[in-house]
Amino acid sequence: MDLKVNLGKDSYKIYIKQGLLDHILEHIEPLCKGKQVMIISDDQVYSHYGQKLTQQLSQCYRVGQVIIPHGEQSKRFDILPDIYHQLLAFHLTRSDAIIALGGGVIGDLAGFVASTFLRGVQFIQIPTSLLAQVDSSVGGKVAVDLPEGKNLVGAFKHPGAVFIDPLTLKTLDQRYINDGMGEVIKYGCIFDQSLFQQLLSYTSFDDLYQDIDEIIYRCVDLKRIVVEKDLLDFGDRLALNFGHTLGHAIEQYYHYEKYSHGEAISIGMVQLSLIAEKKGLTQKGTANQIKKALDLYHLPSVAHIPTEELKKAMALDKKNINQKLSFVLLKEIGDCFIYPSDLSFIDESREV
Ligand SMILES: NC(=O)c1ccc[n+]([C@@H]2O[C@H](COP(=O)([O-])OP(=O)(O)OC[C@H]3O[C@@H](n4cnc5c(N)ncnc54)[C@H](O)[C@@H]3O)[C@@H](O)[C@H]2O)c1
Ligand SMILES: O=C(O)C(=O)C[C@@H](O)[C@H](O)[C@H](O)COP(=O)(O)O
Ligand SMILES: [Zn+2]
Repeated sequence: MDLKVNLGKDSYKIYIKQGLLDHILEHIEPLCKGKQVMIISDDQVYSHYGQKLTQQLSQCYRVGQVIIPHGEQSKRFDILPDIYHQLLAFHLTRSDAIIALGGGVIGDLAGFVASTFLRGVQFIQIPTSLLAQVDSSVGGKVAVDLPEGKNLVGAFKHPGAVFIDPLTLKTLDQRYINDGMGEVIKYGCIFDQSLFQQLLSYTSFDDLYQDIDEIIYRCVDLKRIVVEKDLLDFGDRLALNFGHTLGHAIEQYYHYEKYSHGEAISIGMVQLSLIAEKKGLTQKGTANQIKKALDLYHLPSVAHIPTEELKKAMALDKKNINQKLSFVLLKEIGDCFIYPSDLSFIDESREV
């Protein structure tokens, strides 16, 4: 199953196929014409798939590896100099390529490195977590976190291609399957009521796994459509941020240690919908429907943090346009809209 993101000269293909990682060289070789490639990965992912990728690439390229500790703490601004030093020591040039092998942390970090090192080198995404396969590897947003907030330093860097092998999900911890389902549920909430209903029907991971290729395809296709319409995130694309205004602030509040991204936005989607229901902006019962879906995937829907505590981080949200935040709200499941407001919007609740 292939898709193409149509962005003029920045267009790229997304390949989705079980077992793709076993013969990936034949796809990479026509794209990367340089002599060297640098794989950026984390210790956990590299231990599963690093050798397989390195062995294949070594048939055509001089191959290097930058391996960082796994986890969101590695997606931080001050890790960058060490990575740049490793690229320089390897003598990576502008005609070479960086390959991200990992989850969303690696994709965002390696993509930011690829967009800045030598003012930009070619970049390939091989997403290995569910979250990265359904969301983060597509769309070109790359970033690192600051102590003050998520993704505050970033760029748009389009990959040359995205290679999704759903077989890699077999080694992914259940917590991160659930984490990825947070973003899948988001897609159902904002754009696709039938996807949302479908997600309520699975009784186990094996059951879900039967349909995983189709679910990944559906999410990525929904993302492709809004990204093609509004690449730079000032209009339709903002919808993809449903739950993120609160979610990112919750991640930051706990110094990126307590909640994973998918968990934090799950709380954000429910709590924001509760507030919007109270204001008559969202159909009553919607937050409860979202909570039911999240419960099935063991995702949280409340954090018990005073809303006052989250305001500082929320004020730094990138959806701030002309001093108003663009809150993403649902009319009902499957139908979203942008609601510009200042932070007093969340005063409706004392805690989230
Ligand atoms: N750029 C975007 O559009 C976008 C979209 C959504 C999320 N994000 C970002 O993505 C990040 C979260 O991504 P994530 O949830 O993938 O986190 P992650 O990259 O930390 O991966 C989660 C964990 O799973 C492990 N892992 C990944 N693939 C594996 C596999 N196949 N087998 C075994 N272990 C594996 C990793 O080592 C890590 O411990 C956040 O920083 C978030 O802000 C970005
Ligand atoms: O691609 C987008 O646009 C998204 O909003 C997807 C989100 O799931 C993702 O978490 C993104 O990184 C958030 O973007 P940000 O602009 O709020 O940092
Ligand atoms: Zn997200």
